[in-house]
Amino acid sequence: MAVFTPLSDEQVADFLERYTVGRLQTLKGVPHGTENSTFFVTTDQGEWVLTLFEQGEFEDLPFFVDLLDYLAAQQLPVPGPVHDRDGVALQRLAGRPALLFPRMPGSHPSAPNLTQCAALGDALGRMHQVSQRFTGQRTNPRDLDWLTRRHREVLPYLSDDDQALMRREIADYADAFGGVELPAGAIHGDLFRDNTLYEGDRLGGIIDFYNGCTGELLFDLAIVINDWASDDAGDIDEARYAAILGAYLAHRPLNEQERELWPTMLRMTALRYWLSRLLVIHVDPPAYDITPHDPARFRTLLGRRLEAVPPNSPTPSPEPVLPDGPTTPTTVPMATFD
Ligand SMILES: Nc1ncnc2c1ncn2[C@@H]1O[C@H](COP(=O)(O)OP(=O)(O)O)[C@@H](O)[C@H]1O
Ligand SMILES: N[C@@H](CCOP(=O)(O)O)C(=O)O
Repeated sequence: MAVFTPLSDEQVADFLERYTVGRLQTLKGVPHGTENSTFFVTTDQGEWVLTLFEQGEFEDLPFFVDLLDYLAAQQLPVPGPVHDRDGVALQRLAGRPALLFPRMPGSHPSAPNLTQCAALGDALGRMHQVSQRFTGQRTNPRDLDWLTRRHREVLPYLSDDDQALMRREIADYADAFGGVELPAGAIHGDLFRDNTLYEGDRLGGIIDFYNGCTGELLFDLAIVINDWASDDAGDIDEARYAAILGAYLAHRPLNEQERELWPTMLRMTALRYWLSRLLVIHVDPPAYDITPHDPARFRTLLGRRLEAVPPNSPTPSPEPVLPDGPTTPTTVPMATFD
């Protein structure tokens, strides 16, 4: 269920008059999605996505518009919001803030192959290269301060061992990251597989920037590795790991501090989702009927990251090393496993 505010054809046809995107042909509510009402809109000039914002920090919407405008202008595969005849992107419709986007092609990869992984690493590396110059500001809503503040609310729902683990981990992160300034810029903040669209091996688009913010670039990269390059047991899938990192590092090598903090950042971003998913279940359940994501997945990942430190301190290799296997080789260098 992801249409919380239904719209009629007439409402949308009138709304489209504000833009130069053609006349409405079809309107369809999108059944996925968890937070906003999303519609696929077809006109005689193309395909679009209309989003009505149902919850969240509405005052942050101008930040998301500016960030997407900026990244789209830098040729990143993101849906730049459509601006109306007066140059305005952020609108109101049915009493909700509304944005219109181009519809990006493709579907979410559940088991990405190595070429798809490399395409993601490449896009993220390019994004982080340019996002350091983005001038907008939004504090990371899921940073260490947030972890520190909110983890206490879920402790009563955890076993003694898990309580101790969560407390110990957060104390470790505070020690490790205290006083450290890592390279920062605009980040996606939630770049899971289901926030990407692929046509075959081609990355058609990165969507759902509503966790977007300004923060440590390494945080974004670690979220990606945990979701994209973990196997069913939660262990690192080394081939995917190498494909993503190799492509990423070709655009943005990590500095020494980032390499040192990499294993800790992988743990911290695993805990970030363990906690956010626990909060959804125990503390802030959604008002509507939706199947919550499983917190145990990220508890497992955290355990695996503690037991098996990832295979390398990521540095770009001087020579391209191509992934083995049946996928089409990419031309990007892989990470070394020193
Ligand atoms: N620009 C886009 N192009 C193509 N599909 C999109 C686009 N934006 C959203 N979608 C589709 O709509 C679904 C819900 O959008 P999303 O922004 O993730 O909503 P929510 O914030 O409610 O989770 C996505 O999973 C995707 O299938
Ligand atoms: N992709 C996340 C959901 C978004 O995180 P949140 O902190 O904004 O709830 C997940 O898989 O849990």
